[in-house]
Parts: sequence; structure tokens; C-alpha cells
Amino acid sequence: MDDLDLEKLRTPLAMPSYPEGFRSGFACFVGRPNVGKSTLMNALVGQKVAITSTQPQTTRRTVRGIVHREDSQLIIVDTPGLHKPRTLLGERLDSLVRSTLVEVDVIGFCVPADEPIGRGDTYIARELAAQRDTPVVAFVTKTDRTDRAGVAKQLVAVEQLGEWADVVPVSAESGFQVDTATGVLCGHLLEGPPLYPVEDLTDEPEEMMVAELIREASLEGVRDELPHSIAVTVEEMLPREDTRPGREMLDIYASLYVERPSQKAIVIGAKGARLREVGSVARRHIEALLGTKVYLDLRVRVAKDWQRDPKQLRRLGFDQQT
Ligand SMILES: Nc1nc2c(ncn2[C@@H]2O[C@H](COP(=O)(O)OP(=O)(O)OP(=O)(O)O)[C@@H](O)[C@H]2O)c(=O)[nH]1
Repeated sequence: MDDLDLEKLRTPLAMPSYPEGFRSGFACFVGRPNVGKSTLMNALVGQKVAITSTQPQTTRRTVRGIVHREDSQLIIVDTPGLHKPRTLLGERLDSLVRSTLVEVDVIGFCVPADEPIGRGDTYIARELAAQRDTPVVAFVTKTDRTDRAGVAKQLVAVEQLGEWADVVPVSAESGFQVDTATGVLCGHLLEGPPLYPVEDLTDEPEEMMVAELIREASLEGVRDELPHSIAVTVEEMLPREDTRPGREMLDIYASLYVERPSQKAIVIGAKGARLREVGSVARRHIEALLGTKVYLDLRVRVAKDWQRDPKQLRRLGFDQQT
């Protein structure tokens, strides 16, 4: 325990062991609205949907789901811009979309089996062709909505739209080829360790996410002074009672732990100014991610040398990763 390397735990969150040849990485789904991206993603992820912002890479993205397999871990990221037809079908893809397409290891391009290919599909296909460094798997979705001949015809049509690493027919509704879809995507990941521990994300994904957002905000500007000394726990997350419809509010009580009183002073700042800023930045991010108004009660506590104390580590949620 004493030799626990927290840096390692964080990026990536370490798991005890993983099989040789294990693959891990990121994917995103693109396609015009209503083609079944979200449904397919949920089908791939199954029960293990986890919304989190914990981000082993440099740029923060919202993780929509994580597919855990024995031989691989596929992390599906969400790109807000990809869901906005105006952005996607407009004159250009915005930079967020472009940067996501470049950052992920594999892109899933969705075209429904039961609709003729239209301008929207062609436009996206052209844009994807420009992503030369990232493999694109084309999915012909909603195959349950047409017959075999219809699916075959659409497979040919999609094939001709661009240079795809694979073209896979799939139905999220019936489950047809869902495992194959996962397998094909995972086949494009690089060898590497799991980036997220299974239990953490399935247990309390939202608390984890909130804690991570607070930790991120608290490190802003003091990374050099307090590189690994801050841990955050979320004590309680409760919907506020007696709110009027449309004015729902989530009360979040969180503690921010530092190791020494001197660090506490840094985090709090002169007359509490820094802590207020941390709270307000974190709150904005939490609200954006959870889609609800948030009241954030943030306390700074000193947990003396928490990095060296097994009990403290357990309390701060690091025990499962050792
Ligand atoms: N029959 C059938 N319906 C599906 C399937 N996949 C998705 N749908 C339906 O198609 C509609 C659109 O699915 P979504 O997953 O929301 O599509 P999307 O591409 O994420 O849509 P946007 O969020 O608007 O971009 C929903 O009504 C789904 O229930 C499928 O495999 N079979």
C-alpha cells in the first residue's frame, strides 16, 4: 500500500492484471439524426452504461458507455456536435467534432437499412473519407425493418459510399449482429490495458463523474503545486424536495481532501475566492453533464498524508484499484 503509485491509478486507472493482447480504446458513432446511433450504442454497452467524464486522454470528452469484454475494453465517447444535424449537415464540421474524429481509435458510421441513402449520408461519408488516419466501420442499422434483399441492397449501396474498414449489418432492436459489431470495433483498438475498472463505473457512475469534475476544477492553476494531493469524495447527491416543476435541483455534498493545512490554504485561496471559483466551475460542468441545476456544497478537509494511509485510501475510493 505504501508504494501505491497514484499517478498510475489515475491514467489509466490501473487494474490488477489483464490478459496478454488486451485491447482498449475509444470509438464514436456518427450518422445523420435518427439512424439509430444511441440505440446501437446502448445495445453494445448492454447493462453497463456509464456516464462519466473521467478522461485518461488530454481532452475531456463525455464517455457514454463502456463495453467490457474479456479481451478488450471499448469506450464509446459522445460528441455533442455529432448529434446536431445543423452542425453536421452545415457547411462544415465544427472543430470539436473534427477533433473527436481524429482522437478516437475507430469511428462507427451508421446508415439505416430501411431508408434510401440521402444527401445527409453522402455528406457525412465524404467528411469521414477525410479522416484518413482513423478506421471507419460502416453499420447498416435497423436491419429488422426490412427483408434480406433490402439489407443486401443497402450493404452494396453503403459499400459504394466510401472506403470502409468493414461494413456490418446490425439490429439493435433484435440483437442481430450486436456482438459482431462490438468485435469488429474492438478489432480496431490498439493493444493496451483497460482504462476503466469495471466495478467503479457500474456502481456509482454519477458520483464518480461528479467527484472527478470537482477534482479537475480544483487542480486548475495549481497543478504544479498540488499535483497528486487532492482527492474528492461525494458524500451525498439528493434531488431537492418540494421544487416546482421545471425548477428541479440536485443537492450535492462533496469533500475535497488535501494532505496538509498549507495545501488547504492554497485550495481555498484568499478570503475563499479560489474555492468559490472551483465550486462554480465544477457546478457548471456538473450541470451540463447531468442536465439539471445543481447546488454544490464543497468542504475542504485535511486528511493527513492520505496517500500513505490505507484506511484513508479506502475511504477515498482507491481500494478497488490496488
Ligand atoms: N426497428 C428498429 N428501430 C430502431 C433500431 N435502432 C434504433 N431504432 C429506432 O430508431 C429511432 C432513432 O434511434 P436513435 O438511436 O435515437 O437514433 P440516433 O441516431 O441516436 O438519433 P439522434 O440522437 O437524433 O442523432 C428510435 O425510435 C429507435 O427506437 C433498430 O435496430 N431497429
